[in-house]
Amino acid sequence: MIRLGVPSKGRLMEQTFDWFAARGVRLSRSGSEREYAGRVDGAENVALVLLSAGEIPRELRAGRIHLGVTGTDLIREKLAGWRSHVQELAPMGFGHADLILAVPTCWADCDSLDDFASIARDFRAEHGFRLRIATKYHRLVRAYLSAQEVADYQLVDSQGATEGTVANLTAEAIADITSSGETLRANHLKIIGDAPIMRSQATLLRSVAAGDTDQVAAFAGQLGLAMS
Ligand SMILES: Nc1ncnc2c1ncn2[C@@H]1O[C@H](COP(=O)(O)OP(=O)(O)OP(=O)(O)O)[C@@H](O)[C@H]1O
Ligand SMILES: O=P(O)(O)OC[C@H]1O[C@H](OP(=O)(O)OP(=O)(O)O)[C@H](O)[C@@H]1O
Repeated sequence: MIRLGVPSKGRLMEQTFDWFAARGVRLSRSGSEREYAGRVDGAENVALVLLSAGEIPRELRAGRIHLGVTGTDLIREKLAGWRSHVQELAPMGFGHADLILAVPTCWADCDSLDDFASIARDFRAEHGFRLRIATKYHRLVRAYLSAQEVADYQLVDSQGATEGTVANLTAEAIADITSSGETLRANHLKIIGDAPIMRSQATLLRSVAAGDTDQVAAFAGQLGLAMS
C-alpha cells in the first residue's frame, strides 16, 4: 500500500484534492468534519494520510509516507540536505508564497540588504544587543543572511502572527511568508531587497526512504508524471 500524505485542512487541502481530481484520482475526507480520516477513489493500493503541512517533510524523511504534498519552503527549512531525502515529482501550481525579510515602513533609509546590514551594525553599537528578526524559518534565514554577509542580528522564534512581533516590541524585523502582501501592509512593514529569500509553492514529493519504488512509479505514471 502506498501512503500519500496531504495537508489536513484549509485551501492547501482543497487545492490538493482538486489537483488529484483533475488527474482522475478522487481524494476526500471521510467521517465527520473533524475526523482526520481520508479515502481514495480511482487508484489501487493508495491510502490517504491527512497531516499538518509542517509535519509532512519529517514524515517523508522517515519514510512513513511514500508521497507527500507540502510547500517547498517547509521542505528546505525542515530537512537539512533535503535532496538526499526527497525527490520533487511535480510543482502543483498553487500555494505560491515568498519568504521575505521585512522592516517597519517608517525605516526610510532601509530599502536594500546593504542598508539593512549597515542598520544592523549601528543597532548593535547603539543598543548593546543585536537587532532581532522574528521568524519560524531559522535555517533558510541564516543561510540567506550568511550568503549576503549580514552578521549583526539574532533570530527570535515566532511560530505564528509573526508580523505582529514588531508592534509588540519583541523584534525589529521579521522573515515570513507572504502572498498578497496584505498582512505586511496591515502591520506597517515593507520588504527589503529585490528578490525574496525563496519562492515556494505546493509540490508533490517522493520519499527516498519509503521504498516500494515500483508501486510509487506506477502511481506517478497514472498521474502523468515521470519518476527518474
Ligand atoms: N498566505 C499564504 N498564501 C499561500 N501559501 C501560504 C500562505 N501562508 C502559508 N502558505 C504556505 O502553506 C504551507 C503551509 O503553511 P503553514 O505554516 O500554515 O502550515 P502548518 O504549519 O502545517 O499549519 P498548521 O500547523 O496550522 O496545520 C507552507 O508551504 C506555506 O508556504
Ligand atoms: O501576504 P498575505 O496574503 O497577507 O499572507 C501572509 C500571511 O499568511 C500566513 O499566515 P497564516 O494565515 O498561515 O497564519 P500564521 O500566522 O499562523 O502563519 C503567513 O504567515 C502570513 O502571516
